[in-house]
Amino acid sequence: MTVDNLPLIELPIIDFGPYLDPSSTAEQRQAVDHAIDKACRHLGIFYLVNHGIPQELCDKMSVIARQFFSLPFEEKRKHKVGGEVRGYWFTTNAEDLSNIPCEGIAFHPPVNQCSNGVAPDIDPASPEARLPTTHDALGGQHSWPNDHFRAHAEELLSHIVPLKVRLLDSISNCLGLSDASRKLVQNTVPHIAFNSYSSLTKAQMEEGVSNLVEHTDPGTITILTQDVDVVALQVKDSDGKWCGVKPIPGSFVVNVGSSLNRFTGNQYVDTLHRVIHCSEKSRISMALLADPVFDVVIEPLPECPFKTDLAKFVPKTFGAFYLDQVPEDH
Ligand SMILES: O=C(O)CCC(=O)C(=O)O
Ligand SMILES: [Fe+2]
Repeated sequence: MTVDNLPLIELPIIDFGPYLDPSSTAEQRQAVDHAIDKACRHLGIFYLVNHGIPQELCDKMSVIARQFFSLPFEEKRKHKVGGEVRGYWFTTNAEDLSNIPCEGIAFHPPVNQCSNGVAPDIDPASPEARLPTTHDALGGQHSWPNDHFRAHAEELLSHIVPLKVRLLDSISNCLGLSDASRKLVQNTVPHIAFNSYSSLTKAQMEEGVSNLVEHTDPGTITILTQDVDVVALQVKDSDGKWCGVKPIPGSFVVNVGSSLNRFTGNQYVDTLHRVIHCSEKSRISMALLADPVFDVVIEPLPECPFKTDLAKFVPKTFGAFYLDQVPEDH
């Protein structure tokens, strides 16, 4: 299917205003929680408006990210940091380095991502050595393109992280979670990722190539902002048909990741999505991914009875789960 005749999906547009307005009532806030819960159970994805993140900050960050991605490949590659899941990356099948279908730069906070905050003793030859656990390899060093980029990304993070906390609180309210379960769901490391997509050629489109192949996000929730002038993100509707997610100016797209799907015993849908971009102008998206810490065991919470066969939920730490989902050559 070409993007020209791609159907568009109608997703719920959830107004988060009552959470920002001190005069809102408990009922108004509960209505927001319920709308989020309903969307998470249906397709696991919704638009969030009135979220309180300054639009100028998102716009500025998008301009700064675009400047970075327009640098020569060799310059960008300087920001590749050791492993595969942080720093600069690009699609490994890119043959023409002047036209990479998808590239990105990602930052994990400079903290250890295990509950005790102490770097585990990892054998460099073990699979776990791929996890970004040691702080000298994390976003605080070497991978920031420049101070300007860093200052804006950190400012954006300082706004989005509280939003993530509020969203996970709303979800926890609806699921009726105990304090212990809430803590587990909230115990996430915010990871900010900037993605850039260039247009696929007609031949690539016909071959069914995607800029970003279909996947679910491994974490709890993802909060995404995308360029407004092009439809490139796609999700499946309830009939399993790929549909475009039309950008709504000023909105975020929020989707459920596989950890939250598991925590909820499959009650919340981890949204399968992909990106197909075919427009002259490169597309930028920015995502805040809320990943559990690596040693948390991802399994259904006591409050969330199984809604599926048990086999799908072999308990695993998030670290093991993450490594299963992220290909070695990502
Ligand atoms: O660029 C997009 O619209 C989606 C990005 C995405 O799926 C991701 O970063 O995991
Ligand atoms: Fe994704």
